[in-house]
Amino acid sequence: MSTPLSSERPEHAPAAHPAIAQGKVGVLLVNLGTPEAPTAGAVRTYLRQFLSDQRIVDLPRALWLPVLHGVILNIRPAATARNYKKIWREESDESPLRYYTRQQAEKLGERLGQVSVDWAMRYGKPSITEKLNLMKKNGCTRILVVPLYPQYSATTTASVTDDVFDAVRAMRWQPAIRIAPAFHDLPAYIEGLAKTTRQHFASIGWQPEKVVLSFHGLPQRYFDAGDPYYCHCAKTARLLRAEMGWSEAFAPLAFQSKFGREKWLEPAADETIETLAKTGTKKIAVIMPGFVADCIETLEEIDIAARETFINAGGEAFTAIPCLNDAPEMINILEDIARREAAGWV
Ligand SMILES: C=CC1=C(C)c2cc3[nH]c(cc4nc(cc5[nH]c(cc1n2)c(C)c5CCC(=O)O)C(CCC(=O)O)=C4C)c(C)c3C=C
Ligand SMILES: [Fe+2]
Ligand SMILES: [Fe+2]
Repeated sequence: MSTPLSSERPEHAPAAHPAIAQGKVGVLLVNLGTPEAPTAGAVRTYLRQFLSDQRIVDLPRALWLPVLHGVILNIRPAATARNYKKIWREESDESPLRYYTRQQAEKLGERLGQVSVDWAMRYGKPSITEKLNLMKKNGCTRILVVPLYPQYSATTTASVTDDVFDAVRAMRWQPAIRIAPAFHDLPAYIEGLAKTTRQHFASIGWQPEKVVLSFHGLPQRYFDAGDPYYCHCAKTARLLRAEMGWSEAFAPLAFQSKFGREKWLEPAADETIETLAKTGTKKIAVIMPGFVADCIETLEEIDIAARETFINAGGEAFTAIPCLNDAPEMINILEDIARREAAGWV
């Protein structure tokens, strides 16, 4: 006879067959990742793993690794660490991305009752492997992984999938795995963005003349090779404009965070923001729908650096709309995704 199919021990099973907890459903939220501390050393460790992922930088290793190890990891960590220091959450000694991801998991867990909800980071800690092993140990035989990227990209969503399957590749008894799809056009997501935007405008007490819709950028080459990310961003932008009654001229699309020398998706957010100020726009808002949690890209690059660019170029009022973070609207989105994608399990 073959090995037992369940944790019940049949007559013929070896006496040492372990009792195995099983039968639970797990949901694992996964975001990009973040350094452990706002120091050059911790940022170097994080960037080494992040920028070594071939999904992120797809250049031949023989070309890329010497640049990464010889130049980037010697220069960038110190500057990036200084930026992390500006946004670090001293209360809990962690980055905002880590804080909000944990809050999202805890609050989703309260909504889902029997389901075990946990969180992991694609780069850094806690890793996907660590959390999948823990969930399995705690009896999860069915696990839904939710990459926290509304717009699909091979650089982000696919990289999470790769890592999940690398982790289960090492398991003799694998849990059943589902990966939730991107949610760039999910009604709950668009409505959540619209609602938090309206609340934000009410709280600041003024209305912008323009709203820049800024998404994280990507090399143009990745789009040319078939990555649907740009199209997902454009659709989110179109649906959000429709929901808010905005025109494209009032709410232009832009891409931030260019990295390296290649051509990236355009227009660049910092150039768009500077041009708006130079052409007489005095009050702008920036919304970053591609990020579901505030992070260095939203809090430093936009709310600090792009604000400075706008004011220095003649702008007068600048506001960055907070990400969905752990607002009830975000938890509604996650609950909607979890209930649909784990249908038949929960
Ligand atoms: C080739 C480089 C990069 C690609 C491609 C890329 C795609 C990409 N990234 C995000 C989301 C985030 N990126 C964040 C930080 C960050 N991204 C890159 C480079 C690429 N990203 C770098 C070098 C960094 C580190 C910061 C810096 O040194 O400038 C973050 C923030 C993490 C945090 O801890 O706050 C997020 C989130 C997406 C969605 C994406 C592709 C669609
Ligand atoms: Fe990035
Ligand atoms: Fe950036």
